[in-house]
Amino acid sequence: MEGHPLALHDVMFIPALVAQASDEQNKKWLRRAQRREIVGCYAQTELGHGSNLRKLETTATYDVSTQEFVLHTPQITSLKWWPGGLGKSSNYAVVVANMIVKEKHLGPHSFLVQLRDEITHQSLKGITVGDIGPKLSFNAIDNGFLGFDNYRIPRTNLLMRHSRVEPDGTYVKPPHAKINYSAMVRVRSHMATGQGNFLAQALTIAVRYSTVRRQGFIESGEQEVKVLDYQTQQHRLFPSIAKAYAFTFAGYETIRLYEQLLKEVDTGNVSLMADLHALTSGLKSVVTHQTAQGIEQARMACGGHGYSQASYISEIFGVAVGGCTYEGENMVMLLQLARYLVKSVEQIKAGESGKLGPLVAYLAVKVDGVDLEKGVEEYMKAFQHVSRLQTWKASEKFLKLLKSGEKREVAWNKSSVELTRASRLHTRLYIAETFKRSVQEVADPRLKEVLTDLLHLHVNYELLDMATYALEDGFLSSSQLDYVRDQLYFYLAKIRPNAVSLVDSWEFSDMQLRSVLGRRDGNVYENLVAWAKASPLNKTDVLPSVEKYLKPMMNSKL
Ligand SMILES: CCCCCCCCCCC/C=C/C(=O)SCCNC(=O)CCNC(=O)[C@H](O)C(C)(C)COP(=O)(O)OP(=O)(O)OC[C@H]1O[C@@H](n2cnc3c(N)ncnc32)[C@H](O)[C@@H]1OP(=O)(O)O
Ligand SMILES: Cc1cc2nc3c(=O)[nH]c(=O)nc-3n(C[C@H](O)[C@H](O)[C@H](O)COP(=O)(O)OP(=O)(O)OC[C@H]3O[C@@H](n4cnc5c(N)ncnc54)[C@H](O)[C@@H]3O)c2cc1C
Repeated sequence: MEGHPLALHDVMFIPALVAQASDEQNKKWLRRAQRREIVGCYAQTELGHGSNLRKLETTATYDVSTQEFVLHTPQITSLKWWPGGLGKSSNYAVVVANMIVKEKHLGPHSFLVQLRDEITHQSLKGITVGDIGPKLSFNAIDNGFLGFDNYRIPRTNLLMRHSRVEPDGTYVKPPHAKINYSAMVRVRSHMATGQGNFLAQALTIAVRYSTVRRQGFIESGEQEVKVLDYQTQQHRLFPSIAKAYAFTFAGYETIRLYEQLLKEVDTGNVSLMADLHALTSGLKSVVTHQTAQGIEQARMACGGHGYSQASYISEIFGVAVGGCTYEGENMVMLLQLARYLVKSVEQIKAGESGKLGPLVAYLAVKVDGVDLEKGVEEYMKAFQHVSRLQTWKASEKFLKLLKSGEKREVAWNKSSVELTRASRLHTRLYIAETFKRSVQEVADPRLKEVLTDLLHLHVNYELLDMATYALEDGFLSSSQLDYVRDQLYFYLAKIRPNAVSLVDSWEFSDMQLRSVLGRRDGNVYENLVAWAKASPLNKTDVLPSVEKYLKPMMNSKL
């Protein structure tokens, strides 16, 4: 859970080579990387810049006389800072640097760079490398720093699948300006399933424990109840169970799209890039935020024992919440999706709705009202309505500011909170729709029934959560919201008998969960006592600190 020093080798180094190195380059590097003869990482973020890639300070200047690139970090803020596996484990890195050829700044490009000797593992001359120190979590990973002092690499170490520098310094442009960002888009497209998995682990622990823990009464005189029977406990946990499934389904779709994109890009077709970038930017942001919230609620749902490391939920939280920051800070990525939404509104205003992609076509279609009692399709229309409403409002705000003479960037900044709200609503619509489509495709009727219950729970929970938007323009009435509330409580109760099976179906082993509270056999109390007894503080009855500090204090007459 706390990560693996070689994780980034598989998650970003190899994928960056696959997507960005030419076939010829990969003949040399890829097999060696796959066999782990060389170990690599993805070194992009710097001490001074992570979000704004265009301002990366590490330079790669082409020296035509030697046909080499000279890598340099001109000042302290140019040091690479954060890359996982960089500090101690990797001997190579894909380094993202601003490329300068014939004094022309050509923007961020990726280079394969050797950092350490392949035999001794010592850092090479011209390289300064090390670990950045302890973090909130992920402490088994050596996130590192890296500096270059006019460090030379061959021209052919520029990853040249999509763009090239010829020996004489001629630059051949890529088919899309952002094609070098593909390693990030890949991880973002995998994050919904990854985060769904973190959420599922925390929920498995909390739901199992909630059937062991008995406390208080619903009706007096009986045995104390399992805390999972409280409606508040169900409300805390079950919507997140639905989300863990929903995120996984959405993630499967974005992974498929990324794989399709890779194939299309290889044939020179880059038309999917903008759509996938917008989609994964929003999805990554919404899913990481909601996952962190869901895990934290799972911890609190375990009461005092949730706060103990024996629950293991705090560790899961620490790892999962990193996703709000890495692969693009969430606000920054929501604003990337917002650019796409605003452009779509502009297209509609220009009478070009026909050109809209399938995920934003709804922005052009007005719906007057819904009959929620007819079922899930009507909820989808309601989600479309609130997303459309907010997207238009935020876009109009921005466009009005522009028209009033504000500079584009200033108008954008003044509209940005509203724009991020639009991005979230659009993404939540996408998650609900993929959830609905995935459940429709399930063949096994019994499985379909229980997943349909979760889907109903999800859409009612979500609609209630965005009720302000739906009430704002009178799209939903308060009696419709009462119906949504009733449905929500109905599905909480309906899901209760299946709750344990739903989390067990994820099939996490006790070894994976490492949680005393979430044990499959339910023997929580005996094992909590054994766990506590094993604490290092309990190795001796009397600690040395008694002689050293306590006794002098207690014997003091002052
Ligand atoms: C596989 C298993 C996964 C499990 C994971 C577990 C392990 C986790 C380990 C953690 C690893 C972490 C690694 C990292 O964090 S690596 C570093 C990540 N860094 C970032 O994500 C940086 C974020 N910033 C950016 O991506 C860019 O700077 C940003 C996109 C925000 C802006 O880029 P830029 O300034 O160049 O672009 P503009 O804003 O000016 O936009 C110009 C247009 O380009 C479009 N655009 C931008 N990016 C893309 C893209 N990738 N694809 C397509 N199009 C793109 C943008 O939308 C603009 O278009 P319009 O002008 O039409 O609006
Ligand atoms: C666990 C972990 C692993 C990582 N692994 C890697 C790795 O392997 N390789 C790698 O290269 N990097 C890695 N990173 C770095 C990571 O990608 C960056 O930290 C991340 O992209 C955020 O960038 P930043 O740190 O510059 O944040 P900043 O941009 O400094 O964010 C600070 C605040 O400014 C706001 N902000 C910034 N720009 C804007 C804007 N344009 N509009 C509105 N608000 C804005 C943000 O929303 C945020 O609130 C890792 C980070 C973590 C935490």
